[in-house]
Amino acid sequence: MSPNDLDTNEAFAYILHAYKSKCNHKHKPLPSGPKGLPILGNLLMIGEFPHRDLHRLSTQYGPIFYIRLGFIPTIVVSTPQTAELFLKTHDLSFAGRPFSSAAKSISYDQKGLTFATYGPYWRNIRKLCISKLLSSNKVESFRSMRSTELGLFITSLKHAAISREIVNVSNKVLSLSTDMSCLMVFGNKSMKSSDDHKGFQDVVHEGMKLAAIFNIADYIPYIGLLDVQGLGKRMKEVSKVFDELFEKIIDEHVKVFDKDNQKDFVDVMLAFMDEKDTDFFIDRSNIKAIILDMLVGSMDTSSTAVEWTISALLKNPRVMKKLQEELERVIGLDRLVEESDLPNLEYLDMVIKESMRLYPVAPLLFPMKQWKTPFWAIGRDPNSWTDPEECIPERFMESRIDLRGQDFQLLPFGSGRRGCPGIQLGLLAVRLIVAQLVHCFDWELPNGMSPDDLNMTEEFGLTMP
Ligand code: HEM
Repeated sequence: MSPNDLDTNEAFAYILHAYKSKCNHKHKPLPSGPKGLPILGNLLMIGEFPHRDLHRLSTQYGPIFYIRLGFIPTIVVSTPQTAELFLKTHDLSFAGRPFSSAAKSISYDQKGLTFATYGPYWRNIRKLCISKLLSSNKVESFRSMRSTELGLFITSLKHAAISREIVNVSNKVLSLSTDMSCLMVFGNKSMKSSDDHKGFQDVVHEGMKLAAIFNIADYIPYIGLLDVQGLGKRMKEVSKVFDELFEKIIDEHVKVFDKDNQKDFVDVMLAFMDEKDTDFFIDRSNIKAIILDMLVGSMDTSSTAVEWTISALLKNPRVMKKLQEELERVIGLDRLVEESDLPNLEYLDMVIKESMRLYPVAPLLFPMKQWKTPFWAIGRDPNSWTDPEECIPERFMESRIDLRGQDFQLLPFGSGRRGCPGIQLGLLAVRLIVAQLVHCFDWELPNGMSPDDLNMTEEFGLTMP
């Protein structure tokens, strides 16, 4: 019997068995999949867009198949039903992150939440992040900062609009998102990296790229020392820039630290630093790793999601017009959108869901130990979605499908134990910025470009701009 003859649950049990068997008796079979080369396995089948390559392979080998990436055996799941098996039914077995040279080098030996191996340390810092940094109260405490920054952003765009200047909205939104993140994490938005030639955003971007690239050294460890792709050198450079910056931030905070007046995330973490009588025993290196998590988690993700949504709206003028009408009806034309308006903007909610279905910010979810899911493919699965390639926000009108990880056909924030802890803040930022942009301006493409000519091809990374 081949795995293709099994139904999904049986197939899953079969995979678990196959893994166990692999450890105990080397010769038991694994699920089917493409034949690999000696040593390299199937690495050469993964190109510039791994989520598309894995999707293509899934159309050939089915919803669960096996590939070997160098020496790393990997199961690929590509339907909502198979993803649920890994993210819910058996999530405990699959909540680990794989070893990654980038995480080791840049994320302080995997001390950050994002790349920490699953276990007590990860549980503690996840609890710290959820209960002390990303709780509803904490997110709410930065409301006026968000409002001020958004106001400045809209004013600068208004000036550009009055003088009919062409604006690179992606850069502007990324700057807004960076400013909001830096203010929330360390209370200062003008902090630049110590590297003269690169802005902080560029360094973060480079770090995320390095974390996402298929690094041959992670799959064929013997050649790691040769650094054939030159990634090791780039990682060292990026981690040096981050470390100098974070050291400086912590030093400055320590000098004026007041336990009773905690202004930003670094203050909150300093209150626990080297405190033995707490659940959250963290030292300086843990704090630096979490600063990085919070900055990377909030900067690029939200701005990328905004960029995709505005692009989708430009490509679909009908949807843009309908959203503008909702904003006009609910808010009127005399004031800016406020956070308290968001629960009343139902069509906006559907637009964001649709944009995140078609253009998930993390198209492969994050790297997971032993398995991968090209979420990008799940969002376009013809068995789950009617006209999957079309942008139709109305599909969510009568539907209870949500973004929070309970519905496995729509997982832009992941699901289960490793699901995104910043979902509340991320969604809030994306909704607010998109609403404000669509409410305040009429949008058009430059130089008379037609919506059909808008290039929606992605560039692969941990997030997908
Ligand atoms: C639109 C905004 C956002 C999107 C689309 C997004 C998406 C994701 C995804 C897909 C994952 C991986 C889930 C998995 O592996 O199953 C993740 C994890 C994570 N996100 Fe977000 N995220 C966003 C905003 C944020 C924000 C604002 C923060 C924090 C300030 C954040 C911090 C994190 C962290 C720390 C993890 C790793 C969690 C762990 O491994 O335990 N994210 N996010």
